[in-house]
Amino acid sequence: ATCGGPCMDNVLLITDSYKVTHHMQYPPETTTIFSYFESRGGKFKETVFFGLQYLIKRWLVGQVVTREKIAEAKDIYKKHFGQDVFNEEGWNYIVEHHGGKLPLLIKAVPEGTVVPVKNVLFTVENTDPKCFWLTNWFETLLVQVWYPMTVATNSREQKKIIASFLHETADNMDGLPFKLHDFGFRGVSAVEAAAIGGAAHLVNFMGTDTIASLVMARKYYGADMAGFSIPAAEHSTITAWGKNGELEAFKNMLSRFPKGLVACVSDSYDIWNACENLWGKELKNMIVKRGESNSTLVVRPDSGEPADVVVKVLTILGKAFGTQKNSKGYKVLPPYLRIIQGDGISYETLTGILERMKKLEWSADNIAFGSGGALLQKLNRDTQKCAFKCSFAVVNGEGVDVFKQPITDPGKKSKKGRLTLELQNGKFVTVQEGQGDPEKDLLIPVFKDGQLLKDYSWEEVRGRAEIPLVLEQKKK
Ligand SMILES: O=C1OCCC/C1=C\Nc1ccccc1
Repeated sequence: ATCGGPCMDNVLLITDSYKVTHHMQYPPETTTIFSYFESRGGKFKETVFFGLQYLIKRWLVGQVVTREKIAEAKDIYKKHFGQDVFNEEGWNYIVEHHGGKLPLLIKAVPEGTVVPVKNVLFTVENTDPKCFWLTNWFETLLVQVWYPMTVATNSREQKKIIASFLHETADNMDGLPFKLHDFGFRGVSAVEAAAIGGAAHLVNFMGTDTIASLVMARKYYGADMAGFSIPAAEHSTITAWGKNGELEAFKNMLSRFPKGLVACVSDSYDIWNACENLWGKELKNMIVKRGESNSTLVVRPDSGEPADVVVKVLTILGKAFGTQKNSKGYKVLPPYLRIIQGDGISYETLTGILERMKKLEWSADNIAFGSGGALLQKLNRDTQKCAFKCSFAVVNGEGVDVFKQPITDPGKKSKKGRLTLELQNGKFVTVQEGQGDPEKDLLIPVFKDGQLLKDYSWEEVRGRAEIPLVLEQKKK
């Protein structure tokens, strides 16, 4: 396994138990199962499609079916079900007739594309009529794309918020890529989740402490270095100097990291004292001097009600170091001094903090944010209602449009027939029932019969996900 976790490199085991029995349940003479993935709606009205390329490269590409894997699966399922339900013959067929490569075709909207909800995002179909049962085997794995997609979407919505406040209160938006830093490595459920979710955040930003995301972006999206960080303190490196050693600890930070940015958590005991007397008096000259080498101290509060603490810290530091008014008329600390708020940050809390700063005439330029659990973990498949459904089948040589339409939940109604995603008057439209024009289909074949057909680069993925406000500024 490449990203940690139990070494389960057998796709014959990467599915739900009930699916092992589904080859016995389709109509006899079924030769095609065509299924699609969509966000049915949810928290945000548009989603960033991201992460399928990782799943394809990690699990589907190449000769992924072998006799050994069949034997392993056969043994497990015999014990798991206490009976013979495993499709040994069907998997042997794939080894014998396809050299262990999966006879599937996956078409998807390009990675990074932002699509309004309720549109088809990718489709899966079998390319060998004997393997109709294979399409939905992979629902389990492929629906996991909900995670990188939802992290990227939530992260991008926060980018919109921060960009709008920079637009209103800062000279420019140059600092935007580093305004939301990933603090989430410890707050996710596994190293692989950190890699996937951390990469999803880096589709929108460039600041991260989630090192696993760098490896993922490099290995699966060709990103040489997808994210950056800076020397920063944690409470232990301050408090180990003792209750009366905070000044020494701070001085050590400034002298050990004399150039560039250095961040220092300052709430170990009394952040008001730290800002007013330690940073603002005792170490003031050292901090000002760093400015001569274009170096910046980043003061980090880490407790208290975020908006209150941020404004009070800015006010104390402003008094000690002075402020300038920028072109928008908002106050900015000297360039050698900034703050970062990494506690209590989420899509829900960002606006309140930035609104309070704006009301008190502080530019958004003064602050960066860190977010952990809210960024990488406080979401689930229902956040964007991600689902995978069969919409078309061929049975006895007859094509049939397949759908569900529960009287108990109209919202769960699924789309019918072969689907295409097309642009009509500049808007995404999902054309159903095979009425689409293949020439206009925005769904691109990305995987077929064991081969990856599209390898999207990191920069093009980030480019597609860019927010309108930034694109507008670039045009000026
Ligand atoms: O507090 C934290 O929780 C856990 C993740 C890292 C972290 C802080 N890192 C940091 C990086 C750059 C500037 C400032 C802080």
